Amino acid sequence: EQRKSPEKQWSLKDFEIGKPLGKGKFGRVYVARELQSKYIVALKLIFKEQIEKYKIHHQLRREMEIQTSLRHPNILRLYGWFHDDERIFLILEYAHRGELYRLLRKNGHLSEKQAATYIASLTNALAYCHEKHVIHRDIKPENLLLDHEGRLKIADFGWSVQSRSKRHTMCGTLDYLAPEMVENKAHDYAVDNWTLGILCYEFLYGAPPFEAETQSDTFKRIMRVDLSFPSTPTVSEDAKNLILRVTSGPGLHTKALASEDFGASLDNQECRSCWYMRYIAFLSF
Ligand SMILES: CC(=O)NC[C@@H]1CCN(c2c(Cl)cnc3[nH]c(-c4cn(C)nc4C)nc23)C1
Repeated sequence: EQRKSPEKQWSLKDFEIGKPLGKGKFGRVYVARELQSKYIVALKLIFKEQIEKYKIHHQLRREMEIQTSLRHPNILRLYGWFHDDERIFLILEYAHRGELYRLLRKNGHLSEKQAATYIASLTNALAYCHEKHVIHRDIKPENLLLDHEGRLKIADFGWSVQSRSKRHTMCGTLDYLAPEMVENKAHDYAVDNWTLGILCYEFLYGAPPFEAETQSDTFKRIMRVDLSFPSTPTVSEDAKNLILRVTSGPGLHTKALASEDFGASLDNQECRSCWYMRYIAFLSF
């Protein structure tokens, strides 16, 4: 795309707004075309009154700083932003094939090859985030989009906008949270690793492993890591192994890993976690 000089002041008149893509508590997302370059983007609007009401200035600023600074093929780009009297506009990369969630619901579950491809992309993106000391903490299928080539894009760093494809189970779900998150303990990079295991399970079986009627049952199942594999669809031992290794308690895992060869040379948590992620990526092929 045409590279805008960073001091370019964008405004609504630079864009032609298309159909709405999603809406949520804080605002809406539209397809838009930048008039000069004809470049298609996703324009996310957040109402200033909502920011006041929910007191989320700092979170919004942090999310924008993070997403602007991250450059990775599997992370949705935030190209820039602008505001008018009542709204803030985020100029985001447009993912042409929409939400991975819809593909998953349409097909029921993914093939191992497809699941491995997405898990490897996710792992590389998260390892990149961890190297930049960013923990996403909110990886779930509705935050995963697909570009025109079907390549996975992690969207929405902490800024949930419900898309038009209404999801009934996901909003506020515990399903993807690691034990220390559901216990609201201090957590580190390992929580994103845990989520990879949950997503791998969901890609292969079509539903997350700890799904339950009530949130408190899900909470209990997560804390007990009460994970079992249905007999169908048929899933390889390697894939089950990967899921078990990644969800057998993050802390425990990182220690177990540290005893292995490439753990020994690493001294701090971030590095070990990055290697761990690449290790997962290697395993998931
Ligand atoms: C993570 C997140 O915020 N997801 C929901 C928001 C609504 C659409 N958002 C998009 C964002 Cl932020 C970027 N690209 C998108 N592409 C789509 C989309 C494309 N199709 C064919 N259908 C859809 C839907 N949506 C987006 C984000």
